[in-house]
Amino acid sequence: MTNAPNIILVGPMGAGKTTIGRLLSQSLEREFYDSDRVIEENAGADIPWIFEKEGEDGFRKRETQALQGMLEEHAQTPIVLATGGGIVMREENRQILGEQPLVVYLYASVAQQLQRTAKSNHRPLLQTGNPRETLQRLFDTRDPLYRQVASVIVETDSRHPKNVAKKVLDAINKHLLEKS
Ligand SMILES: Nc1ncnc2c1ncn2[C@@H]1O[C@H](COP(=O)(O)OP(=O)(O)OP(=O)(O)O)[C@@H](O)[C@H]1O
Ligand SMILES: O=C(O)C1=C[C@@H](O)[C@@H](O)[C@H](O)C1
Ligand SMILES: [Mg+2]
Repeated sequence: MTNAPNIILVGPMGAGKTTIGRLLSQSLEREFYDSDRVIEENAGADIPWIFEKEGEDGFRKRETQALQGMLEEHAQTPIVLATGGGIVMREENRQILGEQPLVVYLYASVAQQLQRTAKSNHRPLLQTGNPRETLQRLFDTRDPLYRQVASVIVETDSRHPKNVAKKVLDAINKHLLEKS
């Protein structure tokens, strides 16, 4: 597992990509990156500000740059990378992700996404009158795209983060064994 390739987590807001990514990086002793944080660091501004000033399109351009930059920078040493929920929206990103050997789709139902995102107001796309409807609409569009780029799918509903991280490691091991 130490020599396994980059582990890239995709999935909707509230799937736990950031939370599980951190746990995986600790247990594998690898560096952890989160594309949302890298975008904020590169921009010197937070995500709500970027959405307000540059729109979603401006944010998506930054997301592609961050993804490419991180993969180039860490081409020699495998990392754990949590992505933003909308990374699969751009064809260019799907192509980049499709070329990566280990992309994990953290699946969460809309009900669970809603519960997990309710406490934060840092997700501009959910600052609407009806976040449940928004999450459902995003899910309908994005679920097939996550599946398209993923090599492994792990269900996260009603599971403690530590339990999800263990399931991810088991699923990755199984996938790598099947491929070898
Ligand atoms: N398996 C889990 N069980 C319970 N709570 C969880 C679980 N996974 C994540 N959470 C909680 O849900 C919230 C959202 O998790 P997190 O930020 O990791 O999601 P994310 O997939 O990175 O979302 P985003 O796409 O918006 O970055 C956090 O408060 C986190 O503690
Ligand atoms: O699902 C999305 O489109 C987003 C998810 C977050 O991770 C951030 O990348 C941003 O809030 C947009
Ligand atoms: Mg996150």
